[in-house]
Amino acid sequence: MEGPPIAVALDYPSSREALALVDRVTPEHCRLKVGLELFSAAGPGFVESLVRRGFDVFLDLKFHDIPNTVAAACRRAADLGVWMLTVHCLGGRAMLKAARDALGPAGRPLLVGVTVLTSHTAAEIAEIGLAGDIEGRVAALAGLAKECGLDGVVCAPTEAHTMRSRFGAGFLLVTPGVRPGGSPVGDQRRVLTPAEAIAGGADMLVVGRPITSSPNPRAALDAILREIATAG
Ligand SMILES: O=c1ccn([C@@H]2O[C@H](COP(=O)(O)O)[C@@H](O)[C@H]2O)c(=O)[nH]1
Repeated sequence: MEGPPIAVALDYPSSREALALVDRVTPEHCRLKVGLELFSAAGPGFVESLVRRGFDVFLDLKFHDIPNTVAAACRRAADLGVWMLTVHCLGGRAMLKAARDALGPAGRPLLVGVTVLTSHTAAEIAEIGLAGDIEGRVAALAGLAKECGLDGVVCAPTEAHTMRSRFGAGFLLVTPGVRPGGSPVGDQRRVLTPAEAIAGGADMLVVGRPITSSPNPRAALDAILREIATAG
């Protein structure tokens, strides 16, 4: 994938706090991910303002609803000019196909499917009725996403190597659950370091708190970029 291999998760309560970081980075350094918190606080206008600044914006709202609703939401997200967006694979085949059809052939925005959240453990997925081991579930959902024409999936870095072997080059692997050595894991459960994630075959690392909670977010981002420059 061309361009910087990190999307910084702008998980902030307001545009003001997000902009304090955005003002210190450039589109050559990183992509920017807008998720549920910032989108709920700052809205589509803020997303458009990031696009106008030249950033590739990854809109991570994990759409999961009936096919007609998800298709319409994908169209509205595309209208914002975002670079990538997420739907949840658990929405099923009809919903995934509707999302693909709404956006047209693979291209822009890239459409990726969330498989099993990186915060989940085997016990948790069993509790919500997903049978089998996590890697098996991720592989099954990624296979469904591929059949439905999605550009790739979100999975944990711990699964990247297996997904890359199974689905080959060209199927995007986007991995949150990335923690530089010594960083608190927080609520993430299936984690690897940035270098390990890239070596495993991840195309795009999503990194939030290790950067946003740092006293010097720009230095934290630069350190991760240096780490992955030597991996692969
Ligand atoms: O399975 C998933 C899907 C999405 N995310 C999102 O990525 C970031 C990770 O932030 P950290 O602070 O680095 O943990 C966050 O915005 C999540 O909503 C994920 O973690 N896992």
